[in-house]
Amino acid sequence: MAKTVTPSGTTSPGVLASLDPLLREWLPRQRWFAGKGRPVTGFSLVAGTELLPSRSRLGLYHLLVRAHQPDTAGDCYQLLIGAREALPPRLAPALIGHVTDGPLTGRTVYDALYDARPAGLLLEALRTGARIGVLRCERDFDQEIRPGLVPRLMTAEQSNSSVVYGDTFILKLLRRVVPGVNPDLELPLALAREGCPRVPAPTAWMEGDVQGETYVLGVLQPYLQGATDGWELALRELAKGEDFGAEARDLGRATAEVHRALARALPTATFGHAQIQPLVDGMVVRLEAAAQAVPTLRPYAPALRTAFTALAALAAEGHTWTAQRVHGDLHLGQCLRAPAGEWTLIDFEGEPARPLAERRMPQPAVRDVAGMLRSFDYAAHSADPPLPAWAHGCRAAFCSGYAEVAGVDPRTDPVLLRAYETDKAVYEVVYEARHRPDWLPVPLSAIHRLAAPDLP
Ligand SMILES: Nc1ncnc2c1ncn2[C@@H]1O[C@H](COP(=O)(O)OP(=O)(O)O)[C@@H](O)[C@H]1O
Ligand SMILES: O=P(O)(O)O[C@H]1O[C@H](CO)[C@@H](O[C@H]2O[C@H](CO)[C@@H](O)[C@H](O)[C@H]2O)[C@H](O)[C@H]1O
Repeated sequence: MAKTVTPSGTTSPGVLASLDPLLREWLPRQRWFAGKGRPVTGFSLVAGTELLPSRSRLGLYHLLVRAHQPDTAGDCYQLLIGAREALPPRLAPALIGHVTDGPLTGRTVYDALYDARPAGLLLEALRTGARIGVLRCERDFDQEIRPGLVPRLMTAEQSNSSVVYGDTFILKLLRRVVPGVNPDLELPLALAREGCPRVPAPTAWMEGDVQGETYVLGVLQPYLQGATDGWELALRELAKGEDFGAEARDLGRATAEVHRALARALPTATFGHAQIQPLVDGMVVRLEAAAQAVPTLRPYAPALRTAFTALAALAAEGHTWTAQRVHGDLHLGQCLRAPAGEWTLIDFEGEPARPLAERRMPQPAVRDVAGMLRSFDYAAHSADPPLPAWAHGCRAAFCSGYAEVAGVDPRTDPVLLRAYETDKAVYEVVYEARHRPDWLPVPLSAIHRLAAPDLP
């Protein structure tokens, strides 16, 4: 089914002008669109590549498009646009609209990731290491990619878009893209070089070279068939009233294995007062912004701030910490458990809203531990009634497992742990207020506890 990709060339800005009114409606409705709440006032073409000519039955464009919005520079999005005379019913969910102006007049355009042929062409480009327009595909030739694997777009709630090929590979196409080294490719490649089996090794990847800058656009990796994510698994065990201690302990071990491999593979640093103070300043600024945005947080702010100032005080006394590359956004949903029981960590993008340079900085590894501890708390507090003892058991088991491999128990540094947990809980309050207001009580219950750490 997949055909060899033939380079067609650069797409003219006229194509984007044709799409403009339709994209203004469609783009803000996409789950992965990061600029919700502000109107899109226009687009500019960062790069465009015609993958199949518009004159053919199926026209296909790869576009990097900057969406202009008031008060921002505007984010750049990766789009794969198909153009047909009419859409078959199976592609109805992919519809963008009917073009009435410009070079695509009369055509129906749609998100081509839903379509087997364009998705197949992407795999073929990755398999053959194709270069088409600004697009450059690279691959690990030690891993075999069979041609013609059947694609299916994943329907899970996610920040990007993923296509599974024949239950063998999964391609994550990054949607909001920025130039520079992307940790979602950088860290799995570094871990693969270290021989760390806890992270799927990238099989192939697609980059865009645009005006002297490189954008990571997609990463293909082995698909872990039959794996269940940690969040689903935790909720399932909770519903059955079952203990999750053994799984949490294994997860702690897996996390420490990944941390150890990252510390071997990439530079580490020692953090003293000079590095901790700006980190603490960032936490304080985020707390203040969160208290502005979510009024229920305000009464807790002074007590929460003590978690941060205590860390700064420890640093001022001369305490130092080891910093290294970390996952940066670790929670149960980023952990997949294979049917045989072993855990794998995915999605090393970090918090997408933070600048790339910040996401790539070495940090104390406890940051990831704090993310996981928050996640156990989330699971326990989304049960009805909440089961804090269940979370307590998981948190302890995770830390014990972590200590077995890392040689250091995160609980022996309670000031650092509390600061990172508080920072994460504050982030979650804002996240839930914006995305899932019904969930706000979950991080708020943690805020209540973190603001009064000495209460039982
Ligand atoms: N290697 C893999 N094997 C099986 N499923 C995967 C794999 N990688 C990701 N997934 C599934 O795809 C979902 C989205 O992947 P993720 O990397 O978290 O994307 P996003 O950054 O868009 O959230 C995950 O929650 C998981 O269910
Ligand atoms: O999925 P993303 O990596 O984009 O992360 C965002 O969404 C998460 C929810 O889907 C959110 O995670 C929070 O809720 C989880 C349960 O749904 C819980 O396991 C996490 O611990 C909690 O932080 C995450 O914060 C947000 O960045």
